[in-house]
Amino acid sequence: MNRSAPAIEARDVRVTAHGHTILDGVNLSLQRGETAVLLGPNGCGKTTLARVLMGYQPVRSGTLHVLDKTIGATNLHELRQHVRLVSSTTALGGQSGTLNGLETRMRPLAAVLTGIDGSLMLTRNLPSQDEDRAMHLLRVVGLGHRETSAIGTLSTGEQRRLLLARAMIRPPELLLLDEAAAGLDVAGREQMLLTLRLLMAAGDRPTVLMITHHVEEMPPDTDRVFLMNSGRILRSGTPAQVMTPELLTETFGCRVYVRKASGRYTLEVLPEAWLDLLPETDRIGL
Ligand SMILES: Nc1ncnc2c1ncn2[C@@H]1O[C@H](COP(=O)(O)OP(=O)(O)OP(=O)(O)O)[C@@H](O)[C@H]1O
Repeated sequence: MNRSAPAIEARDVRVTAHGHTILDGVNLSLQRGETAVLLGPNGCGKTTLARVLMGYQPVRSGTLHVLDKTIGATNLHELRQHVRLVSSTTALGGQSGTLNGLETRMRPLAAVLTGIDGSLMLTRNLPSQDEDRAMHLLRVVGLGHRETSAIGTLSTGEQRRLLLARAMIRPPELLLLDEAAAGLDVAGREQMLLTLRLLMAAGDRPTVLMITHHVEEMPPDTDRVFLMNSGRILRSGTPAQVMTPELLTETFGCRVYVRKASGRYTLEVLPEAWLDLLPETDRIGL
């Protein structure tokens, strides 16, 4: 693999499903080693982009390179050894009773070990060093004490941290986090972000693309932000370049102020934005 090539290079990527255009000419370039955030409103195509990057959904036109391999013309099984996706979708692929496809009766240690082959079940005996590393990671993500619990009994926050440990058992070159903090309360979100930082600090740091619609989830060390809207990348740049009220108002289609404190961003919705969202005939009394 050419390590100087970008981790992701998308040129005019179009994706359609059932006659609908979902990605409408996505252009995106993410350099290796960067931590990037893809921000955009519900339904703008973020999850579709993550699925396309994993090769789960086909590209209709344009070119997409992931770790210097061309999606649509590469061995996906081989590529997925180097790319991991952690998703907030409990049952990926629609199976009930699964956690990102993992059987919910599985124990945490086994679940983390499946990350070695990126499989859904443990299909071979693994050396004791792998078990030691899996145990270590479980402790790092705060689950050392839940060794004997079925993963389906873990709380949402614990499950998300378990999936992070699974993704990092063989540190990938590219880590995709799709709404990884969705459904978590404020402490759960912070614990998840802290866990991510701890895992990153441990060396073998992957390129990270964090997908979210909450600016509060942006880590303070974010190198690049991609603003997405209606199936396209509206703007990309450093947080200082793109985290402006004008660009975020355009991205989310709602008038906002941007605040920054301790390296973290929050959005404040202006009261007039509520009126903007209502048809004039429904504004009586407001
Ligand atoms: N298989 C499909 N067939 C038709 N439309 C689809 C299909 N998959 C996704 N869409 C539509 O494409 C759009 C983008 O969906 P996607 O899930 O990628 O958005 P998103 O930005 O991840 O949204 P959210 O933040 O709500 O998860 C949505 O309008 C969705 O309804």
